Amino acid sequence: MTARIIDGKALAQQVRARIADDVTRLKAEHGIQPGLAAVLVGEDPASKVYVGMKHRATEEAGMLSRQVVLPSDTSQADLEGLVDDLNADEQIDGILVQLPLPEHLDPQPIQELIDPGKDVDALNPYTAGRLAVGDPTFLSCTPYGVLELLDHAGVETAGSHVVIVGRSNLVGRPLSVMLTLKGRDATVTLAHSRTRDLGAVCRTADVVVAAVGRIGLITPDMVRPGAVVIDVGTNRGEDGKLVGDVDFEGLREVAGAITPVPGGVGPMTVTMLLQNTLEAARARRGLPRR
Ligand SMILES: Nc1nc(=O)c2c([nH]1)NC[C@@H]1CN(c3ccc(C(=O)N[C@@H](CCC(=O)O)C(=O)O)cc3)C=[N+]21
Repeated sequence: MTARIIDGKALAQQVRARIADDVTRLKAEHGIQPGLAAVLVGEDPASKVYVGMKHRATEEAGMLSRQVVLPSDTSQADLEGLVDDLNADEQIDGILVQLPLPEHLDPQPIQELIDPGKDVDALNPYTAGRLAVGDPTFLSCTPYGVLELLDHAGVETAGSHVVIVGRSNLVGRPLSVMLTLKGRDATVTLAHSRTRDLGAVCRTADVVVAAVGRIGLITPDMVRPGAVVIDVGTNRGEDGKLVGDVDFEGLREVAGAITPVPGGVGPMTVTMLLQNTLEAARARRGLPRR
């Protein structure tokens, strides 16, 4: 078996072109330009790259992009003050505080402070709760991108068994909820570092999603031949290259379809951030979300 490669870069281009069209129409018909504020605290090089990519993509979609870069010794009160200002700023529809924050800052109160109407990163507990009760506002960008990739690849999740490895608030946990909603109808196993015999659990899956952040976590013996493998990992190898959580070369011979890293989930994460910002701009003005 040679796996079909699910091309996230191509899908991202397609979806971003549609978003740019929607933005053009929103401007022409309603005089609205959606605006995204991305907040970066400190000098983490990977975070700088990500925020830079988000900035470029936002501008390319015709949206307003505001980048706020704060020194690494910024206080909790100053960061919360900035979020207050962005909440009140009429030009800003979406607010994203890039993670991880420096050690001395607590992300939880900051995420709770973000206006739920502008919570395009979907990390406010209100937003997470709305998803959990089956009435989502914003979907977290990475899991939202995974859903789009599965749809694009023609993977039917209804009735199938999806094993998600990794229980983070950013990816694993919200994805597990999304896949069990009506309409998705998957049976989900949320595996994590304390899961006994991860290989045996993964082998029961129709779809394996790896979202841990460990190189080589998913090996060919852990995947049933023909299963779909989604690699959410973004790790830096010793050579500085971006690598996922999945043994891609090994799994190519086993999986039915697989996402590469780079060029898989990553480009869709940024794309769904744009989608959420567009939805926020519409919803904040009482327009139907799409
Ligand atoms: N508040 C917050 N929200 C996030 O959504 C968030 C975050 N913090 N912190 C870090 C993670 C990571 N993340 C990625 C986004 C795009 C790519 C991406 O586009 N990757 C490209 C290549 C990038 C490269 O070459 O370095 C690809 O996979 O093809 C990857 C990873 C968002 N995150």
